[in-house]
Amino acid sequence: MNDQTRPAAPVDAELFKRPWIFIRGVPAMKFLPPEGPPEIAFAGRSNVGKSSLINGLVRQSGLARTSNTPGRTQELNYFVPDGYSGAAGDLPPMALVDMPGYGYAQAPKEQVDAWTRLVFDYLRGRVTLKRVYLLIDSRHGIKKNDEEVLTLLDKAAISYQIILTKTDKIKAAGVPRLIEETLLKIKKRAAAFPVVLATSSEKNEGMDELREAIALVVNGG
Ligand SMILES: Nc1nc2c(ncn2[C@@H]2O[C@H](COP(=O)(O)OP(=O)(O)OP(=O)(O)O)[C@@H](O)[C@H]2O)c(=O)[nH]1
Ligand SMILES: [Mg+2]
Repeated sequence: MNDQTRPAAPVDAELFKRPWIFIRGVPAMKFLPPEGPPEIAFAGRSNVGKSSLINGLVRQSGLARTSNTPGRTQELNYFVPDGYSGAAGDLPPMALVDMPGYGYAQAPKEQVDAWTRLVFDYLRGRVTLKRVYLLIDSRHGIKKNDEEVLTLLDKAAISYQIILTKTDKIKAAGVPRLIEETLLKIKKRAAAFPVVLATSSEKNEGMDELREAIALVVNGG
């Protein structure tokens, strides 16, 4: 360890109380930062609530841009805790990666193809990607294009966990049943972490469980 090197902050739920910053938007694989800190990515259909969930996690409502209109996030957006120069020896302890959504048919085909390629290439090929959170809208459940992403992750042996979003939009009594149904659907999938998280960014629910789950993954648990 030289003078410029300091140990990274431990990754625990406290890390999410610190300010987080946007460091880079990646429109294509060649613009990815060098592989360094562990990355946790948020994937899912357009409008499922990926960017809102990241804001909820770090308690900063305007950090990741959100929108009512699907197709808001168009690059792989990197967020890290503030206070690290990014130089060797002073890297942040982890990064959160907000991804463009898939399955948005209204955008021009070329754009949709480019996003889809970027999402799939990143998921398949990123060595420092430690876990993918695959977001599923509580009202819609797992769709065909979600299944394709799950299959890709199983084949690439990338650990993933399902997060149900927008639970405030369904009856509270329906949530446990939806969790059970979702668990049944992923039971035979090799890379699926066998716990389904239920969240509402709107009502700030499920965030502590998610923070703890992320800390465990980053710490190698
Ligand atoms: N009711 C409710 N609405 C939510 C929740 N999370 C997100 N939304 C709304 O859903 C819409 C889409 O949210 P985003 O976070 O932009 O979704 P996204 O998955 O990042 O979308 P793209 O970047 O377009 O793929 C916005 O209008 C949000 O306010 C939630 O927990 N409850
Ligand atoms: Mg988004």
